[in-house]
Amino acid sequence: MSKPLIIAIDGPAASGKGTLARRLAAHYGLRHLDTGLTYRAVAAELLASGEDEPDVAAAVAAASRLDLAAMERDRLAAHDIGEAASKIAVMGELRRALVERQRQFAAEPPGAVLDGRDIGTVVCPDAAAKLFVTAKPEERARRRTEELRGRGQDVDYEAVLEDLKRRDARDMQRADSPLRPADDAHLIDTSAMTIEAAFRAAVAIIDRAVSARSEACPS
Ligand SMILES: Nc1ncnc2c1ncn2[C@@H]1O[C@H](COP(=O)(O)OP(=O)(O)OP(=O)(O)O)[C@@H](O)[C@H]1O
Ligand SMILES: Nc1ccn([C@@H]2O[C@H](COP(=O)(O)O)[C@@H](O)[C@H]2O)c(=O)n1
Repeated sequence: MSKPLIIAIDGPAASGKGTLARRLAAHYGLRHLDTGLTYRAVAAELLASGEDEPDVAAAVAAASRLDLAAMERDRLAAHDIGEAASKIAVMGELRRALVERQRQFAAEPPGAVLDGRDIGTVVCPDAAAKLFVTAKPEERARRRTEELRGRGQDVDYEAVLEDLKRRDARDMQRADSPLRPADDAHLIDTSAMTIEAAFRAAVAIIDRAVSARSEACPS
């Protein structure tokens, strides 16, 4: 049986990694996991419990109950859930519980595309191809504002920009699994790229990485 094909995609908030990951999964016939939703689902459960201070034990328990197939992207997209997710994402014990679930998902044949903050560095360091997707904060905020307004949310561009910057700083500065490109990741800056152009650039990188890998280790 051939080894599962794993594609790792990381990047800051609203850089377009999820959009790219979904298209790549469809293109290569792989499953897709938005790992941000795993943090959001845990955060949503803690918010619903009404506790003021997030509790590590409660977060780990919520992670162990998590049904990856039942995470609702639309419900979890809410702004306050994203903010709460980035606060609990500093908890090392919670990260270990979620990383375990994410690795199990990735290991199932035929493989998967995972997107998040630490996929290439921590979750799947042996992925066949690693992308680090980024874009200027102003462009990311413009896209996110448009997206949230399209979902009927009344949001202000400046507030969205400030939130993105704050969340990026928290994700880059945390001690455990900070957001950073893996040493062997390929950078894609989508600031001036359409979704289609970003997809084509990613496919070219992945096809090269996969064929270099199969030449190095023929099955
Ligand atoms: N290259 C692009 N050009 C224009 N818009 C884009 C591009 N890529 C993604 N978008 C749009 O930007 C928004 C954010 O994209 P997406 O949700 O894929 O980002 P993300 O990095 O997965 O965000 P998050 O980390 O918050 O989940 C979406 O509305 C998406 O349609
Ligand atoms: N691999 C990951 C994925 C996400 N996070 C944290 O969750 C927050 C929400 O993620 P989105 O991708 O849905 O925006 C994010 O700000 C991170 O703090 C993570 O730590 N690791």
